[in-house]
Amino acid sequence: MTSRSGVGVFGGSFDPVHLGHLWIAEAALEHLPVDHVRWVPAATSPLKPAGPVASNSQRLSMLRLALAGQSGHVIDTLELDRDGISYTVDTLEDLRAAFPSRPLFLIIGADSLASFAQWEAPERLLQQCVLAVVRRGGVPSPDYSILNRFASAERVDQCRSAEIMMPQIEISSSDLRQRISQARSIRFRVPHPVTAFLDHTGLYREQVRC
Ligand SMILES: Nc1ncnc2c1ncn2[C@@H]1O[C@H](COP(=O)(O)OP(=O)(O)OP(=O)(O)O)[C@@H](O)[C@H]1O
Ligand SMILES: O=C(O)c1ccc[n+]([C@@H]2O[C@H](COP(=O)([O-])O)[C@@H](O)[C@H]2O)c1
Repeated sequence: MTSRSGVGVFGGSFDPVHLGHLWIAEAALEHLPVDHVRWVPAATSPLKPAGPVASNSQRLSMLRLALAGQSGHVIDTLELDRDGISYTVDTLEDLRAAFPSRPLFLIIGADSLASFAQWEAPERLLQQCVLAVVRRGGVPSPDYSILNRFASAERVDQCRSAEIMMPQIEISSSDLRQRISQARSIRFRVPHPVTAFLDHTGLYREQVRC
């Protein structure tokens, strides 16, 4: 196996994609032994049952605009194609079948690690992948002890070693949706082609659910 034999998996609602997401994925590509990061837009994230505001095709269009021509970044529509609630364990089992001998690294924010016990089938999930937790600069190390009941000590150590350091970037999709609905600027928070798409479609202008 080469040192870049793994696959990075980055799931999210991307409602809309923003520069924080791009920084995470690029930091993962730099830090992890992977040759690419697969961006996996969720149909409906299990802990956000109200579903995204933008449609599947709008979120996919924005991701394509954000990542066009960027080597090492691949969009995978398997959760959109499956539709319904996007359980990550199902996605990882599908990716395991597609990449039988390659280590899988699931890239998640530290806030997602904190809610990990509420995820579907955490033991099965940790059999398929190493978690690569994004640690924000200036914030204490994430609490990995939450994983002890779901995985071997060896797997928990692998997760600790895969931690990704990143500067703190205070951008979130919910803040962007709110800004747009209040006609405030989102300039420099999303890639320019995505801003143009948002301007053109009027997406998020009317919505009240931020
Ligand atoms: N600015 C950021 N810094 C670090 N991690 C982030 C940042 N924004 C999003 N993430 C992480 O990226 C993953 C996908 O995020 P998601 O698509 O839900 O965007 P979000 O900005 O968190 O959305 P929302 O504000 O609607 O909850 C999650 O694991 C989330 O923790
Ligand atoms: O599988 C689960 O139970 C599960 C629970 C919460 C979040 N996730 C995944 O984590 C990613 C980020 O989720 P969110 O809610 O922060 O948008 C996204 O790919 C979700 O499908 C998955």
